[in-house]
Amino acid sequence: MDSKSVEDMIEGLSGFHFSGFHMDGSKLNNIEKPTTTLAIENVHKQPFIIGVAGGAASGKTTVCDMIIQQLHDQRVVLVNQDSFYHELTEEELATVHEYNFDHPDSFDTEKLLDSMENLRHGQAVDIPNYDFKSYKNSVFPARRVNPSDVIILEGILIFHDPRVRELMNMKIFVDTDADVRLARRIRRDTVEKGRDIGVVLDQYSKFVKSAFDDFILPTKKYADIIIPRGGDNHVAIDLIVQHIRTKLGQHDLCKIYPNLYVIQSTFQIRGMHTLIRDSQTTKHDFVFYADRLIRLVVEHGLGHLPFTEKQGLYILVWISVRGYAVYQLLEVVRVWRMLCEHVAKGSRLARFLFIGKVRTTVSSLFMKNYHKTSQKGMCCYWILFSARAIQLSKLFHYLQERVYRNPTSYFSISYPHLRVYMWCAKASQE
Ligand SMILES: Nc1ncnc2c1ncn2[C@@H]1O[C@H](COP(=O)(O)OP(=O)(O)O)[C@@H](O)[C@H]1O
Ligand SMILES: Nc1ccn([C@@H]2O[C@H](COP(=O)(O)O)[C@@H](O)[C@H]2O)c(=O)n1
Repeated sequence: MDSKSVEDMIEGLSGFHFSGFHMDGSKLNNIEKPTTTLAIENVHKQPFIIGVAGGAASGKTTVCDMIIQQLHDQRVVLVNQDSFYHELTEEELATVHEYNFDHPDSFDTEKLLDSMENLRHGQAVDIPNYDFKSYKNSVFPARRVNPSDVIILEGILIFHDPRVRELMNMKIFVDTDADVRLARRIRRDTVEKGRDIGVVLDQYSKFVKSAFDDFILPTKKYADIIIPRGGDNHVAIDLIVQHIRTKLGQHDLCKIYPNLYVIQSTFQIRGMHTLIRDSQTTKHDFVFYADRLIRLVVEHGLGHLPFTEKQGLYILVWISVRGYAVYQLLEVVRVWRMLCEHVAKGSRLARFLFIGKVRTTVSSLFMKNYHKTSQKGMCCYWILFSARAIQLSKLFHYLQERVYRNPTSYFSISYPHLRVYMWCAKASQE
């Protein structure tokens, strides 16, 4: 086995190589302009928003803390729905034991939406610090929350308003037995909030129990994940964190390109990824598993092709070279090529682009060569790269703007772990 890393090899290359068929450069001017005009520099990273709902004292905060702890290498912020309780009027304060803190109207949802909108657009917000003792949100200074990679929205009724739900990329419901919730609530409200046990029980029977049945439990159906036993459920939390990590890896591109298809990561796919990246894997096994993975991608992609006889298709295959030995990479390229030739049914194929540092070479690369791209038949680009996600998103955008002139018809799919992206696009129509 050749032990030299492909990355080393590519880093050593000056520029790129390509082979394949060429397009008449004079046709370039006829190509239509993209309808999407995000400037590369303005590609804004959208946060991944997670909603965590469940009854009072079900363990929502505990679950959020555990997720945040495990995502220590990401910028994560927690926003509590409690922070958006309405200020009580003097009248309401005078009869506070008659006030229903578990009703959806007790929250200032407009303010919460405003804050989320700002955070989503990269602006810091000041979130009030609610004081459970004085029932006011102006006693303590507000907390400055900066835009982050992940925002966790937590609260009993956080799934109640559809506008808030729509913000969420992932919804979790913490499902804990009513008796456990009540026991925890009694301890918390008497010890931490200094309340009388009689008052706590009265509030529970007057408002909390019925509000759970009427408003909170009905939102459970919106959850993507239901966690029984809250913070005791380490398996569920591990799986959630793993999923968030996977999503974060793809997140930039998915958010920027709504027609980006990501193949769902299954145990089988992850297993195959692990095997083909293991230096101990034999050549025979490598070929076998690489072939299976690539077939999956190609077959998945074919299901999305907007292909008609008169249109050309481009398939762009990104192969992250990190960690591959040369023979492995050549094998991947061989299998991809074979499969694409097979599916393209005789179309002319193959353009190989080797990019060492995407950021520095991409513009000159495409400026120099996109005019050579065919407008008919199928063209297959192979880009072997070592780039971070943000660079990738810029490159995708660049391609959309400068190479694929019809953004409504392109699509791409990716493997979460291997970072193989396939991008197909209608060629410009003539
Ligand atoms: N798994 C658990 N075991 C024991 N106590 C817990 C557990 N999860 C939470 N608690 C306690 O229950 C109370 C409520 O938990 P918390 O996570 O704040 O719930 P929520 O945010 O849903 O109100 C807290 O005092 C917390 O320490
Ligand atoms: N002044 C207040 C405000 C709210 N509550 C109760 O808090 C519960 C929600 O908070 P969790 O952290 O448990 O989700 C809710 O059941 C309200 O009744 C309160 O007691 N006093």
